[in-house]
Amino acid sequence: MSEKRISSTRKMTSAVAKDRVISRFSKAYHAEGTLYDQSNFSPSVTSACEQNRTVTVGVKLSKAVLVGDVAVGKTCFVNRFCHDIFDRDYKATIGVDFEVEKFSVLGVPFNLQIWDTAGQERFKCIAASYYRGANVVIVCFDMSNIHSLTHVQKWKEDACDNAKDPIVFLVGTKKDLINEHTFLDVERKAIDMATEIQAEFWPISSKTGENVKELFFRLVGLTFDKAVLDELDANKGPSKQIGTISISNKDVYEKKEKKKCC
Ligand SMILES: Nc1nc2c(ncn2[C@@H]2O[C@H](COP(=O)(O)OP(=O)(O)OP(=O)(O)O)[C@@H](O)[C@H]2O)c(=O)[nH]1
Repeated sequence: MSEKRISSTRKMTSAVAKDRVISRFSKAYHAEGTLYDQSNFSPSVTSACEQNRTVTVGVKLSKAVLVGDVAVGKTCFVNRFCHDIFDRDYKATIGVDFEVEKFSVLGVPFNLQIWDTAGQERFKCIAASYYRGANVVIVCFDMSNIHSLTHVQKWKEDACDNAKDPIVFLVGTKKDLINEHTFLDVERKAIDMATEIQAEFWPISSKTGENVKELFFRLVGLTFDKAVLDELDANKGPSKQIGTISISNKDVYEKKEKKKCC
């Protein structure tokens, strides 16, 4: 087993890529396997963003944390979405790995921090220190190893302890490795588990890319919607500026390189 490199040479580009523009998001994968019944932006959010387009708009930021057993496929999931690559060789994450993806959501700049934590027990303390303030918790299990599903409750509890009322996803990885019959069985168990831990279930394959983009777009849509609603509520009116960092409609948010800590 080799270990993932501690730093990456990947640079963030300043412009938002065309395929990172979100004006609507998909519904949940399965109506039973979710507690978020929303399938589009709230009208008040759409209208607030519409108004903001002509005035000063700030960058919004959300933090997503991935947790789950060792080798369930967390890094491959992030790499498929962020770089559209898949690596067959296992390289253990050391501590935590970090990505920033830039979006334009309803015309508002939005950055998603993605914290990919190590599943190995020896890194648990380090990884856990990065759970703080998470807006989204993504608990992963391996659909070709049902044993990993039995640990998701503990992962969710640990991650949510220090998070901020997060949106929780339960992600079943490696869908390409199981046949249809096994999939239906695992799907049923995962939906029950999602109900129990109050999460939204998605089956994915990082190898084929199945559901990866749809899931991330929904995640961004839901967390953006929630953040703007919270902000509108705090500002008590839709006429206030949207954004946690005030800048003059300029994409000057600090670019971050992928980092690893150990
Ligand atoms: N066939 C298949 N293999 C996968 C998939 N996702 C991950 N893998 C493989 O599973 C192994 C572990 O993947 P990682 O993404 O490194 O797992 P991880 O959860 O990040 O592991 P830790 O960093 O140790 O916690 C690698 O050999 C991957 O190639 C998938 O969707 N399909």
